[in-house]
Amino acid sequence: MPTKPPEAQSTILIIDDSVDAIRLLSGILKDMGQILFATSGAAGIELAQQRRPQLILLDVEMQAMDGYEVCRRIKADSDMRDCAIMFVTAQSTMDSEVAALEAGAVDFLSKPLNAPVVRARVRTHLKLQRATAALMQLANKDGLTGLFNRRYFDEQLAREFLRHKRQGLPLSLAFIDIDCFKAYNDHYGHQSGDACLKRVAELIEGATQRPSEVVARYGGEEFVVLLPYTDAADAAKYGAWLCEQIAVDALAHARSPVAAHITVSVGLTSMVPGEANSALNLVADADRALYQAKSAGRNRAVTATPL
Ligand SMILES: Nc1nc2c(ncn2[C@@H]2O[C@H](COP(=O)(O)OP(=O)(O)OP(=O)(O)O)[C@@H](O)[C@H]2O)c(=O)[nH]1
Repeated sequence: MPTKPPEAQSTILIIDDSVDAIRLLSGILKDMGQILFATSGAAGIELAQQRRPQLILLDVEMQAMDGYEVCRRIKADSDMRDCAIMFVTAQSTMDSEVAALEAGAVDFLSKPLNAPVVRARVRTHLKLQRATAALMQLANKDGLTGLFNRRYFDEQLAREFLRHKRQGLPLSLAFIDIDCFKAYNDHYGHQSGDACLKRVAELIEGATQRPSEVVARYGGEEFVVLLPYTDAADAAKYGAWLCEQIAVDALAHARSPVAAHITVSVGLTSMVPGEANSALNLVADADRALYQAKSAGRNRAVTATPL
């Protein structure tokens, strides 16, 4: 079966209050991706939130909410701001072009539309979008384990904290640290230490099933898992399950005073984000619980108790 060209795997959203204009643009772009459309700014924003298109073609002159406002709202939303927006308008003055670019658009198409020009520009922006997404992917990953890195985790933590605060729902965090890893490195060598980190990363990912959960390498032999919409009881179950999964893998650790194999300690915390707490509290509490798990003998999960 012939594979689709990369641009055909993209999603393009057309927002225009004229059905004829949508029909015309859809016809021009029909083989360039999955085409979605909305006939108002509000409906377009909702669809963009749900489907996260790579590119939005946005009419400037619409009733109720004009294209500039739609563009500003999309660019102000951290979940949608990465999508590229091209304005489509009958105005072709320098001022309107500047206003479009200042609102956050990447390009500007003037009516009447010239099909080959529209296709060429859409192709260019889809290509740029793919390149940017690939770079972002690299910038967010840890080179050794392939897990997300600390930078990405910090961003997600801030985002989820705000989301859970708005919704008044519990967010949990697990800090995971390999026990006596210095002794492992000293005994087996640094390369085996690296292989061990990769294996533990795989096991944590394998034990972390929900797509919204974020598994990251926090640094050194420390990992972190963000558990959205999870209360303290479920977080504690997850922590115990994780310790078990690592222990049953039984990767030999001849110098561990805890067991004959690799084990981990897990610190957990859970809170409903509000005015009185912050994402930093969540991290500090999980870290404190991890310290308690280490002090209590390692190879266990401990949930932070309120100070
Ligand atoms: N091989 C390898 N080792 C690393 C890496 N990053 C950190 N380490 C090692 O991880 C070890 C961490 O040691 P410690 O912080 O003393 O912790 P520990 O020996 O696990 O002791 P506890 O956490 O108290 O159980 C150090 O020896 C670091 O050199 C890495 O990327 N690869």
